[in-house]
Parts: sequence; structure tokens; C-alpha cells
Amino acid sequence: MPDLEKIRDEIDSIDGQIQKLFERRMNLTGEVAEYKIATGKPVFDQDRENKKLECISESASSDFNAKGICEILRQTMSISRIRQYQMLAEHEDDLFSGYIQLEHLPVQEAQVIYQGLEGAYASEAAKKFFGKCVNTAHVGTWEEAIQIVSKKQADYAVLPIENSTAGIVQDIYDLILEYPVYIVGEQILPIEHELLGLPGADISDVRTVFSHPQALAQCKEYLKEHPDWEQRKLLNTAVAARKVADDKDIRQAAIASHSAGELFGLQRLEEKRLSTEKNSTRFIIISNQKYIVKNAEKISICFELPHKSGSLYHALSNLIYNDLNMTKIESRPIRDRNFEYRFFLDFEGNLSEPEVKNALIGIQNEADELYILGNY
Ligand SMILES: O=C(O)C(=O)C[C@]1(C(=O)O)C=C[C@@H](O)C=C1
Repeated sequence: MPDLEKIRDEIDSIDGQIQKLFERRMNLTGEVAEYKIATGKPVFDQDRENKKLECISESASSDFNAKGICEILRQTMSISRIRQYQMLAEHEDDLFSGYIQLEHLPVQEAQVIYQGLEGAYASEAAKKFFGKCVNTAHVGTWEEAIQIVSKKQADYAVLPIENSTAGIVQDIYDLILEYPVYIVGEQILPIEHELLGLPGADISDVRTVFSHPQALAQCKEYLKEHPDWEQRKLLNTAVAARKVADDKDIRQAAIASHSAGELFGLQRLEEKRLSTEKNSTRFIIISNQKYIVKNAEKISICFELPHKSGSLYHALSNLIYNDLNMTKIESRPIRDRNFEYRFFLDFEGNLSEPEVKNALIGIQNEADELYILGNY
């Protein structure tokens, strides 16, 4: 029978040698980094890595070992690149140029835009974030709201980005990249929908229910109990409430907020909940200024990667290696590039932290494009 202790002693001795070799190798890649900083040569050299992996796998004694040693080397080179990005980060300031550090967002006399009408959830989110005294105005579409802010005709816009039941608001992800706007805050709003009808109407009168597609999706389970109701999509929940009030047809109902019901003189037709108790929407606050408040603790970025095996893995390893906690990842298709995607990531951190800088420099160097959407 083999002697386990003896074998383990030998494994320990090999691991010690691997450690020493690893440290020697890292010192050498430090020298490579100095060369690259001086010459501007990119850190990532895919050709060099591929040749090395090919060569090493050819000289392995079995297919199993070939795969194993390639995996180890791939990781080693990934760590070597992360170390080089740390060194590069010490010489790089461009990524963060133009950001304005503030104690608090400037809100005095600020003009805040949202999509919909008074009574829309976005208007409640705006009041919750900015307080009741702020000047708000509403527009018909999310794109108009973003455009107005990007043209500096308003200071902020409040836009829904995701709902805990129905998921992300895809259009917002796509739109915020098209305009020079930055995320400067977020507001989570618990959403309690009501089924609203004309005064005197009864739930048995309802034939058509109007709402925003997201609200209909959030109430999907409830609406299954009424398969005979026609579901009609409108631009906003408050718009749906106004339509029911204007049309004066007892067969119509809207799914909207309590305040929209009060505003348009509608009555609640259903006592029970239309969506889950936890149903909440996260709104982002966008600005045309690169504001970062002092205690900002979340960073939103977007990047495109080369359409190659492992590229997302390598991009994310920059966060892992710098101990950064990713709180969200989404992919959205890139228009005109069939089945290629861009990634939207949220992670905890502040742009002033060295770990954040290191990770972003790493992602920037390996991604085709990197956009810092905001730190809030
Ligand atoms: O040889 C280089 O150019 C290095 O930066 C070193 C190294 C490595 O660790 O082997 C690291 C990154 C490159 O993508 C290729 C190779």
C-alpha cells in the first residue's frame, strides 16, 4: 500500500517549487509591464498566448495532462495580465476624466423629467428621490425624457430600469447608450397596482383592461383568473387610468397606482393584490453631468467583447481578482451584429478605489468598448 504521508510530502515539495516558479514568473511579467507601459504595446497578446498553449499541450504526456496544463497556464497568464493592469492603472487617469465629485446632487431648482403623467409610478419615484418641492415635468416617451436631459433642457430624468417581478426594462438599457447621459442615483419603489374603474362600475362589468406592458406582466398571475378580459397596452399606467376616466365606459378598467386612481376620479374594483407583496421597481436617475456623490457605492458599466470563447470569463476575472462584488449582469443584442451581445454590469464600489480602477483598466484593455454609465 502506498504511504499517504510520504506522497503528501512530495506533493508539498512540488507545490513549493510551483510557488517559487510562479513568483519568478510574476516578477518577469512585471518587467514585461514596464516595457509595455514605456512602448504603449497592449498587455493582452492573444497570439503569444495561443502559441504558448499550443506548444505546451503538444509536449504533454497525455490528452488529460495537455488539457490540465493549458488550464493552469491560461489562468496564470490571466493573473499576469491582471498584475500588469494594476501597474498600468498607476499611469492612467483618462478613464475617470470629467467626473465631478460632490457631497450631494445639486437639486435646488432642478428640473426633473419623467415619462407618463402625474400619477405615474415614475412621478412617485421622482418625489421619493428628490422630495416634493422639486420641479417635475412629464413627457410621452422614455426617449424624449433622455433626449431632453442630454440636450440640457432639464437636469435629471427618472427612468424605470427593472422590476422585481417582470425583469429589466430593455428599452432603457438600449437607450441610455445612445445619448450622453450618466446614472447619478437610483430609487427603489414598492409597486402596488390597483384595478381601477369608473365610479359605480363593478368588477363583473370589466371586458377590457388597459395598462403598461410591464404592469400587465407584473399582474400576469392575477390576469390569468380573468381570461375573458382583453388586455390593451398603453404607454403608461397613468395614461391607462386617464383613458378609462375619459372614455366613461364601465366595461373598461386600468391597472395603475392608487394616486392615479385618485387623480382621475376612479374607484378600486378589486380588493386583493394584483401582484406579489414584494413587487418593486428600481428607477435610475440620469443627468447630463458626470456627477459622483461622495458615498457612491455602485458602479454601472457596459462593454462589448470580442466574439471569442472565454472573453466574458476573462473580463469578469478582473472583478473577481480585485475582490469586487458584481450585483447584476445583463446582455443585450448589438444591433446589426447578429447574435452578438453587449454586457451591462453593476458592481459595488467607488471610482476612487484602486481595486475599481484596476478592474476597469483590465476590462477596458480587453473589451472592444467600455462605457462607464455611472457611479452612484
Ligand atoms: O509576453 C507578454 O507579452 C506578456 O505580457 C506575458 C504574458 C504571460 O503571462 O505569459 C501575459 C499576457 C499576454 O497576453 C501574453 C503573455
